[in-house]
Amino acid sequence: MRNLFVRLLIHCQPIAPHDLWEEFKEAMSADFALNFSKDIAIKKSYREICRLLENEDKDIKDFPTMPQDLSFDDDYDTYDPIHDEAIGIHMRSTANPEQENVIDKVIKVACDENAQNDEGTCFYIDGPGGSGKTYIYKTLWHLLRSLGKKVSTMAFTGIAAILLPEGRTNHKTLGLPVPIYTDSNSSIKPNTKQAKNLIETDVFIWDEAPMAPKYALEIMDRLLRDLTKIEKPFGGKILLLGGDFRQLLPVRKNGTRSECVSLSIKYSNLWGLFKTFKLYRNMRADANEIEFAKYLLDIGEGKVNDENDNMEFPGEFIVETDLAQEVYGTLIQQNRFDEVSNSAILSARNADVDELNKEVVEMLDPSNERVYTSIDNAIDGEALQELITQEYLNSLNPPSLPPHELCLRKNTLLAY
Ligand SMILES: Nc1ncnc2c1ncn2[C@@H]1O[C@H](COP(=O)(O)OP(=O)(O)OP(=O)(O)O)[C@@H](O)[C@H]1O
Repeated sequence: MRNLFVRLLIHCQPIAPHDLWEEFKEAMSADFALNFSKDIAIKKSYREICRLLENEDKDIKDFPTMPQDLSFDDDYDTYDPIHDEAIGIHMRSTANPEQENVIDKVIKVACDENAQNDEGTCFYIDGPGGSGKTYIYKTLWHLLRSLGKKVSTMAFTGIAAILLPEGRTNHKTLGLPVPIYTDSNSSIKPNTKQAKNLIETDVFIWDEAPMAPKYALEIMDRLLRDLTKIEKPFGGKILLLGGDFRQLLPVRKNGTRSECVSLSIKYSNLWGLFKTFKLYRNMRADANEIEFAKYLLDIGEGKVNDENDNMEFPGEFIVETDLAQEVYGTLIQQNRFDEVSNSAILSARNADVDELNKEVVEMLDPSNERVYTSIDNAIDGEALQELITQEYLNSLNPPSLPPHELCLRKNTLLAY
């Protein structure tokens, strides 16, 4: 909802955005309200909206009727150490032994400078999908904050960053340029608010690190050394990277396989500083899915490929009939709507997602169908309106926005 509100602010010029905020601020804070009091949840939600605006080079000051009270800013760092401690301790108590080991090591190093000499300050969690990396980041985030440490969580893509508590992109946190080259530098200047934040941060947590080109890591090292004036790796800050090299590596347009591989953080001179922790258990898999989890891991490690790099799926993985029918048909026919959200179809292409969504909605009762259409027009002058036709705008399907024509029937599941 906050994303939608920000889109409305930026693109729809609402006459009274403050009224919208007042009316929907509780709904927009519902996620924070799970962990914080109503007042703090609303303030955090407001701060988050300011951050989303900043990500798009806008400022809340561009919307003068919205509350401009600076105490909202001061409250950004409002945290409740007792609450953090309770969550952190609970999560730590249910961590598996490998997770416990990482959590304890990072806490020890963050709280004891002598331990930094023994253990170093750079760590990498190597774990396949579902092995509980994010669980570790969240536990550490709560525990470290309860100990008065400042933690910054980040990831190379926005989608990965939103899974982390107060996660931001590496670009935002470190002022990385786009694209990044070997001689690129951060845009963060000394004596700015961003620089101060970095200097004050004790622990950086960086998820999906294998996706980032090694230059990002190198820029971070140079930046933190410059800002802290401490000639130690990353200015002496604790850095916890995590990810899975079996998943996405950095992408270089038209790059050869070896060019892409050599962009990996593993090929950075800094990689030798990182102490690796391995996670093995798939915490996402149910007891009856252990075999499947193992099979997925074997695929990731290339063990299932034949000599030509092809692989054959076991027959039980293949749906020969209609996929949407296979997954949702029986549930919908038997009116088991509360079970529908337990299943999902993943697809690599948005166009296929739209097709599949359409097909599933068409299985539902058509008698109460509603179609919602967007109203699109170019805002910058008449000349532009002629060039950019409404039909063209209607055909665009940008991420984070519903399609131009949204068709809903009763019991349609919506995820935003
Ligand atoms: N120790 C634990 N106790 C209870 N649940 C856990 C534990 N560790 C992980 N989980 C749960 O297992 C699931 C997968 O964990 P998590 O998302 O942390 O894995 P991940 O390694 O970050 O996965 P991915 O690489 O796909 O992002 C989550 O639902 C998480 O809450």
